[in-house]
Amino acid sequence: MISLNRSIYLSNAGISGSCSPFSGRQRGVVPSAPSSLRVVAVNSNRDLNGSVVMESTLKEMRDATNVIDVDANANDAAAVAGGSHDVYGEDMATEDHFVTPWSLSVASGYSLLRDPHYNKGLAFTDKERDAHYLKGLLPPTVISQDLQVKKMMHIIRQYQVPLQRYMAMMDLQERNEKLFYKLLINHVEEMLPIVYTPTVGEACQKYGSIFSRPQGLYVSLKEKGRILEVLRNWPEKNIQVIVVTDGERILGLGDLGCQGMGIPVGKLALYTALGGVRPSACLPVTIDVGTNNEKLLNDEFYIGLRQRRATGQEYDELLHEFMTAVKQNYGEKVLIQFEDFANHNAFDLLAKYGATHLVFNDDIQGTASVVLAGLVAALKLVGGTLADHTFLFLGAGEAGTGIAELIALEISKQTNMPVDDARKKIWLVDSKGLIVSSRRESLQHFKKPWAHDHEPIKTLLDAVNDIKPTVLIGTSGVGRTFTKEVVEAMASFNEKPVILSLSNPTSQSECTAEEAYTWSQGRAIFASGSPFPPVEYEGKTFIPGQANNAYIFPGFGLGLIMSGTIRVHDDMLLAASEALAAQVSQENFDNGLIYPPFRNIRKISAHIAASVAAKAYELGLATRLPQPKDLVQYAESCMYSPSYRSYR
Ligand SMILES: O=C([O-])CC(=O)C(=O)O
Ligand SMILES: [Mg+2]
Repeated sequence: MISLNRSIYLSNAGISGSCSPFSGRQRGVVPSAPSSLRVVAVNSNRDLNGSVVMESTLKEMRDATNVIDVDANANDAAAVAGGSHDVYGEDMATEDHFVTPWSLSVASGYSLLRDPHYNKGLAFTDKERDAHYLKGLLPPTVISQDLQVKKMMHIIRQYQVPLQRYMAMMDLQERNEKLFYKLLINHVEEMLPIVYTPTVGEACQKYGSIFSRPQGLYVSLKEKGRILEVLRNWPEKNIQVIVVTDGERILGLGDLGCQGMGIPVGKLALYTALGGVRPSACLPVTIDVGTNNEKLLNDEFYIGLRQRRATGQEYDELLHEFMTAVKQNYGEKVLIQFEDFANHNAFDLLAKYGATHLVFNDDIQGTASVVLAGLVAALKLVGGTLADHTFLFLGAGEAGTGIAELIALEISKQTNMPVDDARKKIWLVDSKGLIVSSRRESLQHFKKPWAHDHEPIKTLLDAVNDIKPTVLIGTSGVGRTFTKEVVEAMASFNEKPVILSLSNPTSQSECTAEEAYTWSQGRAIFASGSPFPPVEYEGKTFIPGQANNAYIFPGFGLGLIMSGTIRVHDDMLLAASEALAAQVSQENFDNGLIYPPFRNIRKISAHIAASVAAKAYELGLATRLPQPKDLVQYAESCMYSPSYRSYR
């Protein structure tokens, strides 16, 4: 064994030098002065002796200036401590809450090449190859990260099938994390439809067959009573955002059970690429309580529990254990984003944990915020105030009622009108027709506020012709429901009908961009949840906008994290909407757009984060004090950079 002179070594692995029993990585710290070299390594595995060790280790780490991450083998740590390697590490973020000693780091030799967090592939310089035992492990050429991006884009573009591109991207994420993010950030408009909607939907449907290396954390009914232990198996300790699904309503594709994991993984990739939250602070979780999807239950490659969904008390207890364990393990400032739960659980979970945890439902609140932003921007094109408009929704689930409520709140705020009166400008149609007061008794609780006095109406077309909305919003999860007659009716009494087809993925969109523009003779202000290519109509090119919560949640989450906010408040959603709407330029408006292009998303996210944080400070919900003077600049300074660091 290599002796650990003047070293402290905290772990249950012992420092015997024999093969480490760890499956997780170990992290270490080396203070700058070589004369007082010390290594503090922490085993992230379950045999770590709980929070006491963590706390003392964290303190040791805070005292240190250089941080390393020692891969799997205790000998590496010893070698580094003995000074035989150069010590290198990522820059520590200056702000305390972004100091994540557990994830700052190095490994060496072969294990460095196999560690996606630190691998640079052919971009390792000759000096680095010398210093870190990489000689001979790579071919002689050294190339830049930019050339790597170019090469990877060349490879990806050769795949014609989107799912193959998705798999190539996931493979890259597992091989070289910084290159993955560099590529995603630099080519965001091209790659978003691959790592996100629509391709991620297909990936979830086929997850069992394409599954190679597991991503994210699976919490199944089998783990009931031991969820804290499961959380502690995750190699990263300083988690700031969790995206969790139970897979019951994946996009508009329905119950995909455990295979819904693609969604938390994809959403968190966007947290990093679009919002700058560091990857090591992100935890994707899928709660597996079974599935009612017969096809999956009979699929030999299905990866989840082969049973029908647990409901009622069994479900509630598992979720409660999870929520409690998360708070216990990561503290109260970890953001828990609920994603793609079915309506009947989504509203209840948000209500139940809204007062005790930092929770956010992307489908209810994120979608609401992005749509409100689009509507505020659309007013520049269609005129009037929000209160002057009439809104009709097809679909009265999470997205529909969430958006409707936020519009009502904004109208009420702008006009001082009671929210109840503002709600009267908004109408919802569900599978049984227009939601009206005579249906109140049989309505689910989240639909009741929308049961206005009116004769029953059965179809969307009749509702459109009767209500004469200026804005038509599709949140039904059912494709091609905005028929030619519906769009033509909208265009018959609106000079510029606002039509939003929000259901995802593309196959579930209420109408296509082409249909919206042609059936309205080029007059529609159109946006959709999943992307559509530009449309040529009568010699003019129309560029459809993408009203997807991806504009909001990355910046929204960053704003909460960077301000140490402990609860989400509706006013923060309104602040996020206003910030996004303010990013739409005159040039965008001139092109009929109500959203700014995704290529500027990091700047947009910084503005959203700043507005959300400012609101949190105003409401007394932010704990990071003092408040930074320039919140936009501060948000930008907090963002993860995908550029390689030099390993000294
Ligand atoms: O994932 C997306 O593209 C938007 C979303 O939250 C959903 O459709 O559930
Ligand atoms: Mg969703």
